[in-house]
Amino acid sequence: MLNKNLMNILEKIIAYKKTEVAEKSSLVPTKLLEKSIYFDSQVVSMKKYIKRPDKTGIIAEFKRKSPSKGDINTNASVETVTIGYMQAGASALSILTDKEFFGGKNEDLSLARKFNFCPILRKDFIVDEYQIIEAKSIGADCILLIAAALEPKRLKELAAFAHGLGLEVLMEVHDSKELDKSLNEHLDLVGVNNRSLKSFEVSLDTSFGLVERIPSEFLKISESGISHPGTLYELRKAGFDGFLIGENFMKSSRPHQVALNFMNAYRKILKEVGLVQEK
Ligand SMILES: O=P(O)(O)OC[C@@H](O)[C@@H](O)c1c[nH]c2ccccc12
Repeated sequence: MLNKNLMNILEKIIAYKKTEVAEKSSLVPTKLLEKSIYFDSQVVSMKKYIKRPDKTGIIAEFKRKSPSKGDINTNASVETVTIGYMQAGASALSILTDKEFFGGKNEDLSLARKFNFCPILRKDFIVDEYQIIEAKSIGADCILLIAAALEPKRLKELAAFAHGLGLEVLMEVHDSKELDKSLNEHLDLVGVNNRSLKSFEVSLDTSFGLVERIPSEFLKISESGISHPGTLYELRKAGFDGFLIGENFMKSSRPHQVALNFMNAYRKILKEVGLVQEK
């Protein structure tokens, strides 16, 4: 029984999202969302920031809880943590906006937007154009599309829609089948999730095994389960441009401090091997 529940978590989330979107869109029409001050503002490019030589390539995530880990940090301040992440040398922020399963909210992203000039990824389960308009209206620069949750044709439509609003798109895959069938020209970054959203199992081998299959026009991001600076160096050597890290920082009562120590240790490794990171 337990196993069956775990197997179905992604399906559960997606089913929930569909009802959530139906409810929200009847309460707050897109016309209203389009009135947001963020609707006309310029997107900060995640693609550019990931490649900046004065940054670490880390997309630092603000995550209060998750279905796989339960409560991670329910008291953290968006303002303190996100400013600290960026000062430590992160290239971008990822903000969970799903409330039901991850304890996030749209206001978390808007608050991060208010205090930081950097690319912000809206981390949620997108199944509808409404959520993309909403992402833009709360101040996001980039959206996540999960290959395991969308038919390739639908994923491509949503990616094209996001591009139409000027947003960048990170597509997440977990295996070569998902990757091969879902690649399309409306993606900017391809993320390999080391954690299966179906079984919660985490293995960095997922990243090492898939990196060479990702075409060179997309930036390559390794996601989840990263807890050592040395791993970043290995992933970078293998061809990854960016690294999405959440729990390893958020599980501390001072996530920004852990992030700073982590990034300093990473810069030290780069220096030792002659790859100097500008500060
Ligand atoms: O906390 P971690 O293991 O460092 O992982 C961060 C991020 O990759 C993870 O939160 C994530 C990756 N893909 C997702 C999709 C939805 C929700 C969350 C995620």
